[in-house]
Amino acid sequence: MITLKGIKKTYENKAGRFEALKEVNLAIQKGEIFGFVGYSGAGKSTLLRLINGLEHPTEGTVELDDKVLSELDKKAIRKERQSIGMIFQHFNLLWSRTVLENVMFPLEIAKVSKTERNRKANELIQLVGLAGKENSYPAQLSGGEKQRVGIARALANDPKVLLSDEATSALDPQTTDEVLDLLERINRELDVTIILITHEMEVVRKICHRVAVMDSGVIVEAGSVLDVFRHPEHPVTRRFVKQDREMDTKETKEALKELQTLYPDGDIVQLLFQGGSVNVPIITQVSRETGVDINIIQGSMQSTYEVPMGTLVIQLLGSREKRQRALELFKTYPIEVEVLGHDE
Ligand SMILES: Nc1ncnc2c1ncn2[C@@H]1O[C@H](COP(=O)(O)OP(=O)(O)OP(=O)(O)O)[C@@H](O)[C@H]1O
Repeated sequence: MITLKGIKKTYENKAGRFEALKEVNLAIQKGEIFGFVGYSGAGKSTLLRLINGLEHPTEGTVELDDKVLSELDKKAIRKERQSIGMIFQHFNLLWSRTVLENVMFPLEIAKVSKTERNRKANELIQLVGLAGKENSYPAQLSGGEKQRVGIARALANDPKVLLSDEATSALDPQTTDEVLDLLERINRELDVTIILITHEMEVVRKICHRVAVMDSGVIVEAGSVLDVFRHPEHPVTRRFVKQDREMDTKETKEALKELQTLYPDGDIVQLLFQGGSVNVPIITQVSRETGVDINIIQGSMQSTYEVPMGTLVIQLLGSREKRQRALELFKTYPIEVEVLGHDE
């Protein structure tokens, strides 16, 4: 549905030339929730501006369905841009207009009749869960509510694609989850393709189907969210995944050090479970069959679009031989096993 072919974007100003995008090739399918993740300056916003036709690539093409955006005249681009909705980190609402008037605004621009504008805007306000707030002003709303207005407004022209530029970055964790749930429902029920850019891997894990990791103007890794989380290859991806698993937090490191002092003869092992493997009583089976004692240090569950993922950090206690057998036995189950520390 959206094809990026050989995209390069170079900015030139007094300070010189800057290659914001170096070579981007990608195809995003209709109905997908596709995430771009990367640190500040990676080129995510630049890419989004090319996809919505605000800017054109220096080289390469952006195709929306079968149309090459940069080959269209201004009028045709305006028309295409109506099929792309956009939501922003700081909502970009009109502060002197009510919720209803904000949602009606793109319909006014599209010269839709007043009756139809009213009908459509009210329908969208219902959809995003803001019924009763039609006459409120943005300043009277919470961050989550403001973003819901942004989403309703972005959907006013029945877009095929919704672009989200860090739309949850200014929200607290619970409100983030609520907005992500809403985006997922919009994708499912209205069949809107969603492209989101974020620096939060958690957002990608929760709702995206596929992800591209960006660094210094290139895509360094792309694939299904589950694959990328299971086998992050590039160092930048590893950093994002690790951040999300909270395995490099100070507390965990301190806890590991403390446990290694307390149980100098033990192995500290991290198990990563996915989907069905969570149903098997693996810990009990391994302990019973090998005679090792198992301490559970830390456990967490994370949801993804496909299946839940669980992380368990355990300590194996017993003779070296028994622990070795236990590790081998763990590896026969459909889980990932990583030894984080041992007594040698
Ligand atoms: N109009 C411009 N002129 C010159 N340089 C630009 C311009 N727009 C972006 N850049 C540069 O291109 C690089 C990529 O910027 P971009 O905003 O796409 O990154 P990003 O991944 O979205 O990061 P952030 O989350 O901080 O916005 C940055 O180094 C930025 O300074």
